[in-house]
Amino acid sequence: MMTHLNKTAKIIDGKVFAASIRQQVSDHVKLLNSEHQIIPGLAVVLVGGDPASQVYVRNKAKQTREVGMRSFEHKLDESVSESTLLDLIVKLNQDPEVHGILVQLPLPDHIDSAKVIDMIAVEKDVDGFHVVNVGRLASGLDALTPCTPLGCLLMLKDLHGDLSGKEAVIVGRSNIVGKPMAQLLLRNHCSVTVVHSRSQNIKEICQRADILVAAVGRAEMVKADWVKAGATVIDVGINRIENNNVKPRLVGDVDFASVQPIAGAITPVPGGVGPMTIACLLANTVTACCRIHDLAAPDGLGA
Ligand SMILES: NC(=O)C1=CN([C@@H]2O[C@H](COP(=O)(O)OP(=O)(O)OC[C@H]3O[C@@H](n4cnc5c(N)ncnc54)[C@H](OP(=O)(O)O)[C@@H]3O)[C@@H](O)[C@H]2O)C=CC1
Ligand SMILES: Nc1nc(=O)c2c([nH]1)NC[C@@H]1CN(c3ccc(C(=O)N[C@@H](CCC(=O)O)C(=O)O)cc3)C=[N+]21
Ligand SMILES: [Mg+2]
Repeated sequence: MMTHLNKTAKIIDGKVFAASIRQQVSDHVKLLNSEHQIIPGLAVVLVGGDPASQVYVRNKAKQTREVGMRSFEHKLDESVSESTLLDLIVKLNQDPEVHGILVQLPLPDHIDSAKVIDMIAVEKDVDGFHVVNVGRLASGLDALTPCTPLGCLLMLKDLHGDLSGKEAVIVGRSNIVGKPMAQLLLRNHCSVTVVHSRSQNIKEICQRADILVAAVGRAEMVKADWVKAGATVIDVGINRIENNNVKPRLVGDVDFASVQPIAGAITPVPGGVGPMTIACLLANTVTACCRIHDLAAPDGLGA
């Protein structure tokens, strides 16, 4: 590692970390195949043609195949009826080649996403969004755990080891990121504060954090004077800054340039949390496959 005279935060390399997780997934897939003739399969359902979602779905499918798993992609028209989508979920639930099901969110307004998620078989819910998995996580039981917070937790544990007693502040309370992140940090013995759009004194609350997780969806909202010196900053945000004709620029929810000199460690956007999310999706698919077949799941890839 390089040392600098002027203090600059360590940049956490999510790409390298994600590659090491994919390697572990790939090793376990080989084992399942050679010892049990099982190939884990992941089905991804995309409704509509949102360009960003199409990129994610393509990346997921490619990486799924690269680790030796089967990938099933289902692209449905924006106007698809809720009942057609629910019928597809039932088919995937029954398909023995499918061990993981992910329905890309958000869904169009005419579809009730809670209804769709709750139709997914609990043991195939690799996003960890089904109420049973949410409840199991909150109750401290084995659960399929949402991929983005799981990726954040794995990076934090790699960096810090034991997280006991750390002050964690999460900006954002969505079901996808903020809430499950809070559960995972609580489970790992942090003191957890969650702030959101109705919170007061957000800046002052953030200043207390040893671990600051930003999952807001507001470009560069977290500024240098929100961050305690030496804090670990995890930037979940993916914001596309449109630029006439030119390729859109991706920025996080953290003002990286100004925060980096203050923080002890920080994740970049792109190349931080995003690649970890996909790696954890693959890990969850192997875990789901092992549980469905009553086999030992890989070590060290859970919460
Ligand atoms: N890297 C990755 O793998 C992933 C990245 N993302 C990105 O992370 C970001 C958050 O995603 P997601 O959780 O789904 O977003 P949501 O829009 O579902 O939730 C945003 C949260 O931020 C809160 N919020 C909004 N504005 C403010 C504000 N001004 N001050 C304080 N809190 C505020 C909202 O509060 P309230 O509840 O009161 O509305 C809400 O709780 C997005 O940029 C998304 O693209 C998401 C998933 C995965
Ligand atoms: N059911 C469901 N599960 C999800 O996990 C889910 C979802 N719906 N809807 C959308 C959000 C967003 N999300 C991302 C995944 C990977 C990157 C990612 O790989 N990002 C790259 C950059 C990719 C790019 O260039 O656009 C990076 O940060 O380096 C980003 C965002 C998962 N989500
Ligand atoms: Mg909806």
